[in-house]
Amino acid sequence: MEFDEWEPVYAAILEDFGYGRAGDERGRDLLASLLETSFDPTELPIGPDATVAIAGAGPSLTDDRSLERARQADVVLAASTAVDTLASRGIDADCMVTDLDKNPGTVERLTHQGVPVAVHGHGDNREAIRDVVPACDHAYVLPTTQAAPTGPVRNFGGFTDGDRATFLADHLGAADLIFVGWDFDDPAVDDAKSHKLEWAERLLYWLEGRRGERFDVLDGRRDGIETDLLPIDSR
Ligand SMILES: Nc1ncnc2c1ncn2[C@@H]1O[C@H](COP(=O)(O)OP(=O)(O)OP(=O)(O)O)[C@@H](O)[C@H]1O
Ligand SMILES: Nc1nc2c(c(=O)[nH]1)N=C(CO)CN2
Repeated sequence: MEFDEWEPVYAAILEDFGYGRAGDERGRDLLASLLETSFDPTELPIGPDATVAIAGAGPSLTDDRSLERARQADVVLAASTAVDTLASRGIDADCMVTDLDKNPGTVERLTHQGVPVAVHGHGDNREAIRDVVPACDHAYVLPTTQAAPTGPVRNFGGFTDGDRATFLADHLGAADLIFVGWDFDDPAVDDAKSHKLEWAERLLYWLEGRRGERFDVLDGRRDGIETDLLPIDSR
C-alpha cells in the first residue's frame, strides 16, 4: 500500500485516538536517526507462492490448532509477544513486528540472530526507541512509521503490531494470509487495548476487501464492524 491510500485512514485513526501527527513524525525521525543501515523487506521469503501466517498475541495462539496452522505455513510473521509464545513451542518466526512496548530483549536478540524485526516508531514510544534500537543489529531492523515514509522508514499500512504485519505480507505479495492468535473479544484486555483491537479488525476488513478475499478471522464478525470510521468505500 502506498501512503496516499493509507493517509485518509491514518487521519481517522489520529482523530479517533487523539494522537498528533507531529509526535508520530518525531518517532519516525528518531528511529531513522539511530539507524546505520536497515533490513530490505524484499529479502523476506514472501511472494506469490507463500502462505503467510500472521500471529497475534491473543490467548488462542497456544491452541493446538493455531500452533499446527503456524507450523504448516511457509512464513510466520509474529506480532510482539507472539514471537516468544511461538518460540517456546518450537516455532521460529521469520519476522517480528513490534512497537517495542513489551519484550525489548527479544527484539535485540532476534536482530543479532539475523531474524528481521519491523520496528515501529510513533509518538508514544520514543523512549523505547532510544533504549532498544542502539542495541540491535541494524542490518535486521526494518523501520516503519504510520506517518509519511521518509528515508529508510517505510509505511506499508496498518496500526497495531498484528495488522501491520498483515499489511507487510500483503505489500510483499503474499499468496495467502492465515491468522492465528487473534482474539478480538478477549476479556483480558483493557479498554485502551480493546479500542486498538477494534481498529485492527476494521483494518483487516479493509484489506480483505482490497484483496478480494475473506479472512477467516473475520467470519461471523463483519456485520458488527463499524465501517463509517473508514473514510473509504469498503462495503
Ligand atoms: N486478544 C489479543 N490480545 C493482544 N493482541 C492481540 C489480540 N488479538 C489480536 N492481537 C494482535 O496481536 C498483536 C500483539 O499483541 P501484544 O499485546 O503482544 O502487543 P502490543 O505490543 O501491546 O500491541 P500493540 O502495541 O500493537 O497494541 C496486537 O497488536 C494485535 O494486532
Ligand atoms: N501515536 C501512537 N501511535 C500508535 C500507538 C500509540 O500508543 N500512540 N500504539 C500503537 C499500537 O499499540 C500503534 N500506533
